Amino acid sequence: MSDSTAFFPRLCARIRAVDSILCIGLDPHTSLLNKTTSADSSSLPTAADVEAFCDGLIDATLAVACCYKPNVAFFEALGGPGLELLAKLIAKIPKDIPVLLDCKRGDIGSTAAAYATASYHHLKADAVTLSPYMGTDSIVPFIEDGSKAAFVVCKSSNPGSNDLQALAMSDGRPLYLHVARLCERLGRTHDNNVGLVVGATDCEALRRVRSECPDVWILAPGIGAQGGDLKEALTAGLRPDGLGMIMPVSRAISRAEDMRGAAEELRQQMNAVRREVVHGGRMG
Ligand SMILES: O=C(O)c1cc(=O)[nH]c(=O)n1[C@@H]1O[C@H](COP(=O)(O)O)[C@@H](O)[C@H]1O
Repeated sequence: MSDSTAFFPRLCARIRAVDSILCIGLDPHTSLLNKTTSADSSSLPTAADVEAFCDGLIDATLAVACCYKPNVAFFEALGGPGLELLAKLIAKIPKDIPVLLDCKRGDIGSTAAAYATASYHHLKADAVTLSPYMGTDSIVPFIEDGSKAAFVVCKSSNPGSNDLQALAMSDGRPLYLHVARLCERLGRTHDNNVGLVVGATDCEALRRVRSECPDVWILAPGIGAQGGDLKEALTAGLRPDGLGMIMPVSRAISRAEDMRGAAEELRQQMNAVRREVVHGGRMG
């Protein structure tokens, strides 16, 4: 797989082009739509309301987005028209900006193959988020095409993540580190196209995953509405080259009066930490 078509080299090219590791979450919450449309809080949004909101968000963030991450839930909530709209929005995003479909799929291989067709063939996403619970054969259909990639949930950002993901295995290490190792190995036997989701709300997990998997790409949600500490999380999870991590932010941008300004400020905050990590030689 050449660097011009493989997912992570393309993501890297975009990060360098806009000097940004900020991933823009496209999560059209109903409460946000009331800000931009005539819908009142009691009525369900229409696909047109959602499209207007997403168009505005994309327009405001185009210059700083290293990628877009639409969460399929908010589109499925609209029924059939929602999926059509999602495909339409993805088609509007310029080709040099990767689209990561947040769908957290996880099912037996043959069913996973159908999900992969839906994500890549119909929606034309470049990458997906997956749940690891059903093991490697539930992941493989999403990474057989080396131009695509999967970010597998390793340590999620929500409080309930400790219920299972932090359980100690027989070697005393938490389950999420085993997930990290499994995914790293899987990536190596494919096109290095497996990344991990590690929440920015758990910096200890970020540190441990980075130390276990020095090269892996990490998607680290949890900044803004979920209260993660941007500086601490990036310091824990970035590679020494200031890459290897992207931070998706949704509500902290989409709720802002000035979405463009909020996104630019986040980009700058992230870059300040990246510069410290690179110049400070945190990891050598
Ligand atoms: O896979 C994800 O992106 C994800 C994983 C995770 O552990 N936590 C998490 O919040 N997310 C998603 O990231 C987004 C976070 O949104 P904000 O909290 O508004 O920035 C939502 O779409 C979540 O579904």
